[in-house]
Amino acid sequence: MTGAFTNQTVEAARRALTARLKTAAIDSAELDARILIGHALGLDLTGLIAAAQRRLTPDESTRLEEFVRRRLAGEPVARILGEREFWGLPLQLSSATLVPRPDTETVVELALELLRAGGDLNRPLRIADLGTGSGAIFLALLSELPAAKGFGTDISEAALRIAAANAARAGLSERAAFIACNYACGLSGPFDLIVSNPPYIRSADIGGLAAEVRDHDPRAALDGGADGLDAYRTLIPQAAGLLAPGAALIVEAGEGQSGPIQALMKAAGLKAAPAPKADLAGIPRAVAGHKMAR
Ligand SMILES: C[S@@+](CC[C@H](N)C(=O)[O-])C[C@H]1O[C@@H](n2cnc3c(N)ncnc32)[C@H](O)[C@@H]1O
Repeated sequence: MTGAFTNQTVEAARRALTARLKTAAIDSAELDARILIGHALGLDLTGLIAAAQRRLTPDESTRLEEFVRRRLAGEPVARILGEREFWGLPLQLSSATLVPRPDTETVVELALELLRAGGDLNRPLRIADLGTGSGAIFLALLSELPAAKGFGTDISEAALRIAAANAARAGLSERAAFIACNYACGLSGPFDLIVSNPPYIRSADIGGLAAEVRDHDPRAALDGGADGLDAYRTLIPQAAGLLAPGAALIVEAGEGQSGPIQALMKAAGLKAAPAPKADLAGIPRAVAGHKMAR
């Protein structure tokens, strides 16, 4: 079978594809078209520019048609590619893992700021990431903290297999262990840092999410219970019992959740400080609580 893009130049295929995605009201049509053509041809953006006038083979056209079909059916580009970059690390994804979001880098930024305030980033540190998914936050931190070691936990063994593969790809396996458990339930302290981006969407709101999220991110990565705070109620007291004196728990918060999360931290004996760190949209995104020094 000859695909619709066969014999078109790369440039013409890019324009035709952009138009098809725009017709389907996909906001990021131009970017998506470039990424999908690059993926079908095995070229990065520079390679695509250099190859603008070369013609697509039947195989490339068929591959591209399949990617377009999936995109038009609402599948996010990251899922079609099977990977997403986070903190500069290419992370493999599967149906068991959330696509890591840029907002979550706020948690990494705050963690590094707080650790830097407490001393040299090269010191040996023991860290944990609860609900690690693809390993995004955990591996980003290990990549910045050369003597840190720790644990990524998740309720999903399938997600942990992906996280372990991502650790291997980043050359971080020797410092990363993965445990299937209910947040911190399988861990023993003390830790110098605990981070978590748990599920925090109110159950009743899940049906109204964009189809790309609702139909493609795993439910276990989204559903935070009736008020969205179930996971925090479990993991904050667990983490409070595992932190070293002076160490911090940093969690990602959904919009409007930073106040209730700080209240849960206070109830668990943590001191909420500093003020939550906002993401690029100005939403308080990373919330920290410190274990009081003895
Ligand atoms: C919002 S996703 C975050 C994934 C990753 N940390 C990130 O930031 O991209 C939440 C993760 O928590 C995991 N999870 C859900 N319930 C859990 C539980 N009871 N114990 C441990 N992990 C859980 C999900 O499987 C999912 O991987």
